Amino acid sequence: MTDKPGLQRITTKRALVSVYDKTGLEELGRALHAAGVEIVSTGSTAARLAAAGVPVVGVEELTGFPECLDGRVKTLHPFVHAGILADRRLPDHVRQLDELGIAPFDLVVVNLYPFTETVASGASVDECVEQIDIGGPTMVRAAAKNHPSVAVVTSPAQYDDVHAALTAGGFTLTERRELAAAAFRHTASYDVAVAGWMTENVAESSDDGFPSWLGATWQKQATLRYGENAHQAAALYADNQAPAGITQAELLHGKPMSYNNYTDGDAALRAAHDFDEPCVAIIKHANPCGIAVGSDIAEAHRKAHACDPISAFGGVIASNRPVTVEMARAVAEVFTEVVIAPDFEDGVLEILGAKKNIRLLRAPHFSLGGHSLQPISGGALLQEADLIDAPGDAPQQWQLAAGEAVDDATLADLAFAWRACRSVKSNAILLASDGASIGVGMGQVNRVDSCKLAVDRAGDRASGSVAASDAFFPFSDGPLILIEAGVRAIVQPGGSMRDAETIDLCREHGVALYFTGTRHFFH
Ligand SMILES: NC(=O)c1ncn([C@@H]2O[C@H](COP(=O)(O)O)[C@@H](O)[C@H]2O)c1NC=O
Repeated sequence: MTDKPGLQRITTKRALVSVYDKTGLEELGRALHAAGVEIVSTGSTAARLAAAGVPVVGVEELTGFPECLDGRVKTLHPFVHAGILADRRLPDHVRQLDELGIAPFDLVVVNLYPFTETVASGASVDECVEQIDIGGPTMVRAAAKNHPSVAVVTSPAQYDDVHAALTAGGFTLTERRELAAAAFRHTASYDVAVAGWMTENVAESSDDGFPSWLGATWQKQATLRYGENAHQAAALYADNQAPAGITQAELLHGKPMSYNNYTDGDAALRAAHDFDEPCVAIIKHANPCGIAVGSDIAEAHRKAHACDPISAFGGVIASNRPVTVEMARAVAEVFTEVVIAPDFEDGVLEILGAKKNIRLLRAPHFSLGGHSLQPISGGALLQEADLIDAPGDAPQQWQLAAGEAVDDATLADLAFAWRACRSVKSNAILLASDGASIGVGMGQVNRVDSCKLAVDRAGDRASGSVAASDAFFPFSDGPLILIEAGVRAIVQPGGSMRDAETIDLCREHGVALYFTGTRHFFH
């Protein structure tokens, strides 16, 4: 016995075991039995233990009450819950247990019905409801509350800890506190999943299609070296319910990802995966300094890099196809912070892995869509993700507002520019040629400056190129800059009070002007 309270152990004499996931159950049962622990267990958990030769007391024997209502009531009984909840530091609780003839539990091992997995399988509402575990969380929460007297385990991943504790003579108080906190996190996440699903799928939906309540739980993944700047501490968290993205990507080579690597990497993934054809996006400070499609990923990278080789230095690259040896050789020529791809072909890791300072990230799962949540002070904004299939996005739906209809190749370039433009922070102007950006003007507080930037970056290449603007031109001054630089076709939403001025300007210069009717601001 130690004087330090945190190190005080409770010898495990009696355990309650009720698990849906039976991984590692037999080994656990044998170890508990070998340590002289009495095991009380439910239905099929007890059957599995008994079949493995582990003596168990069925919970019905303990309660004198049969499991009923298709398993909805198994452990919901005072003989179970008084045994879990008695605080044995209190003589009165100990006395009451004695009087009631109830033996206390030292260990509760429970894992819950697979509610999230059942929902993901597309099961019916009734089937999902049936997988909402009631008795399990009740035991888990009771044991977690009573951690001064009980240890609680909610996952087979923790069984190694049980084995170690049995050897050591029981869990210490410090360990029981950690287990209790983990158990409450587990039931909280479970309830958030149930409440979110209920709100959206079972309860009456709200008129506007947005849930009346939003819940999320976040699991810490890593402490980052620092945040956006060196004086800011930072950490990475995964949203327990969101589909996999950059947070779950696997670092195959290089130093741990930095905060800015994550934000730029996310922007790069979104930009590259916006295209069906092989696409590479090179991102700096959340904006593309090059984005291109190609017949293969090496060509897409070559074209994306050529857009702005100066800015591409130290960039974050995402490709929507596995990186090939040909692309890797080109990437190796330039200082690059991160390359993110669904995979890396044979030989690529040898080429890029030779570079100490590059990070290689495998992100096999990424999909655009769903909703985006933007934290703001005191709350958050929830909106549908901006997808290109908004009305008016397809070139066939565009309205030719000035000039002659363009040929197919030019229309394809306009369609590329229109799609690529929405990965650029507003006000966004993107000049394109041959499926590649050649000049990008981003993040300016007026559209003229974005035009100047795009044209300036494109240089001579602006001549004969096409341009996209993420929102309408309020004046014809921006288009004039583009036209004077040699842009021969422009796509923009239209809808300004002064559209006529831009239309007249384009007519005068023989420039094709298309209106999409749809805007793609991105902030
Ligand atoms: N209703 C109850 O009293 C109850 N008690 C335990 N359970 C769950 O039943 C499962 C184990 O049952 P079995 O041993 O029959 O496979 C566990 O996931 C446990 O969380 C219950 N089930 C659901 O609520």
